[in-house]
Amino acid sequence: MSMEDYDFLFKIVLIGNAGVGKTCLVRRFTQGLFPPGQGATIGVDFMIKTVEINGEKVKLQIWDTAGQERFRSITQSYYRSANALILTYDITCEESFRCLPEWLREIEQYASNKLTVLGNKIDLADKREVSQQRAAEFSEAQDMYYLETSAKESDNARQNTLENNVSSPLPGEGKSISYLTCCNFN
Ligand SMILES: Nc1nc2c(ncn2[C@@H]2O[C@H](COP(=O)(O)OP(=O)(O)OP(=O)(O)O)[C@@H](O)[C@H]2O)c(=O)[nH]1
Repeated sequence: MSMEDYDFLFKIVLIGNAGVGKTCLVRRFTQGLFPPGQGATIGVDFMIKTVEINGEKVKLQIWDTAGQERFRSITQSYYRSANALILTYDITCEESFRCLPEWLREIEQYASNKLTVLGNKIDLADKREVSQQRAAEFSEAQDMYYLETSAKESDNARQNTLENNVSSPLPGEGKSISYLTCCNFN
């Protein structure tokens, strides 16, 4: 085991319109909870979670960016070094899905990164505005992974290889480290 206590470090960045649930998804994954009264993200936050995959310790640095346009110049600087970018939309909000091509243009220069399209809020099935088929077709055409989830109900939050390997947060993990947030609106 290395001194850093991990074998791999992956940086994952969530992007997408304001209100689609990026902060809630990160909190669900790293802390196992659905935060009440989540305020808008100001700038960028990150949280850490270490998982074990095939006996290797993988440290995930998950960056939660602000969806609001006025923070775009700040959030842009975080795309470059990302190992994976997650384009998030809200299945109950057509507008958030229609903005995905715009988000793709935003990250165009970093296209070598793995891209995943994530439809959130599937617990609100009766309010769905974007069909699974439409989202799947869009993602496939762009050669991106696609999945749907709910930060609230925790569906698909632990998936595939991570399923049996998700450890509970280690001491000091699952704590939000705020950047550029001198005023905390939460
Ligand atoms: N029903 C439901 N509501 C959700 C879910 N995820 C997030 N929300 C709600 O959606 C709202 C926005 O969630 P946030 O996590 O703050 O959204 P965000 O994408 O981080 O927004 P910005 O920080 O402004 O970019 C909050 O009121 C959440 O409670 C979900 O899976 N289901």
